[in-house]
Amino acid sequence: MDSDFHTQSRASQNPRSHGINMNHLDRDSGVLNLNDERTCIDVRHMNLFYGDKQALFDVTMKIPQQRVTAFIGPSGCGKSTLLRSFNRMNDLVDGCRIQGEVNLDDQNIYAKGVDVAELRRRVGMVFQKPNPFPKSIYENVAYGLRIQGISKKRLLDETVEWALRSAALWDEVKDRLNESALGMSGGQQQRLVIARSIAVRPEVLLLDEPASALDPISTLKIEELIHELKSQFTIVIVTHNMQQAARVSDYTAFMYMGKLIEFGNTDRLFTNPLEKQTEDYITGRYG
Ligand SMILES: Nc1ncnc2c1ncn2[C@@H]1O[C@H](COP(=O)(O)OP(=O)(O)OP(=O)(O)O)[C@@H](O)[C@H]1O
Repeated sequence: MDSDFHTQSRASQNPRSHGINMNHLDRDSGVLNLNDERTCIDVRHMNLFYGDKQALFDVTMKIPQQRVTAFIGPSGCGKSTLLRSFNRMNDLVDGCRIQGEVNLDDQNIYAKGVDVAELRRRVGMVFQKPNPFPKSIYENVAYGLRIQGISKKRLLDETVEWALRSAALWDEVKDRLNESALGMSGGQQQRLVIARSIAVRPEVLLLDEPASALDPISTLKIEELIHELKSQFTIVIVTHNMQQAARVSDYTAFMYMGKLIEFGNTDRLFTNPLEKQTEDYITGRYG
């Protein structure tokens, strides 16, 4: 287990931690400031509608590069909708309409002519329930590379190994790469799905409740993995679990009824929320 989990809880030192254990995996995160960050995704005045129903209201935010950003808020507040708008997954929903801009490296991903398949390579996504393909462990990870037309065995082998190592899975599976991924445990399957996502070297990884279907040990492994991966990728995670947001994220966005209420340094948001609605949520008054 990571030794950071054994350090004395900042919750016990800080009377304003609202019962949230502020034992962050990265102790430097407390000094981070959004204004000093390079922007990866720049969301400008985004409204999103499912048919007549508006699900997001005038969301403006800058997701920082190579950091972990968590979206928290009560059920139905729009966390997944906002996350899915970052790689146009909502395009798959009939009647979904978007106003405003989502810029990835200064290019509006909703502009005409954007190659959505390429966008989804650049912005990978992992869902709540692990969804490995009914193929071997190796072929799961190689899948996106083969779609890109890569067939050189050496390059495939190297990339599969790199992705599995990056997903902290290599040692567990290196002797059974040709076995079915469906025989793995749930936690291993979720790390495999993460390996599959990073094999195509995206810039951003979107994680929608990635650990909520997993046991506590597997959850811990995913959280440690998120911490490792942020040196290479920008990570955005939706979580129902405030302790998890406090542990893994550098920045937290609190949403309520389709609006972004507050966005800032995770330690600051949990210890000293600026908005009453944020405070009510993190102190368990609703949600
Ligand atoms: N495909 C859809 N069609 C119509 N309405 C939808 C669709 N998906 C989500 N919504 C609605 O949009 C709003 C935001 O939903 P969303 O799933 O983004 O919230 P959430 O904060 O992620 O919720 P949860 O924590 O329960 O997953 C909700 O009112 C939901 O009912």
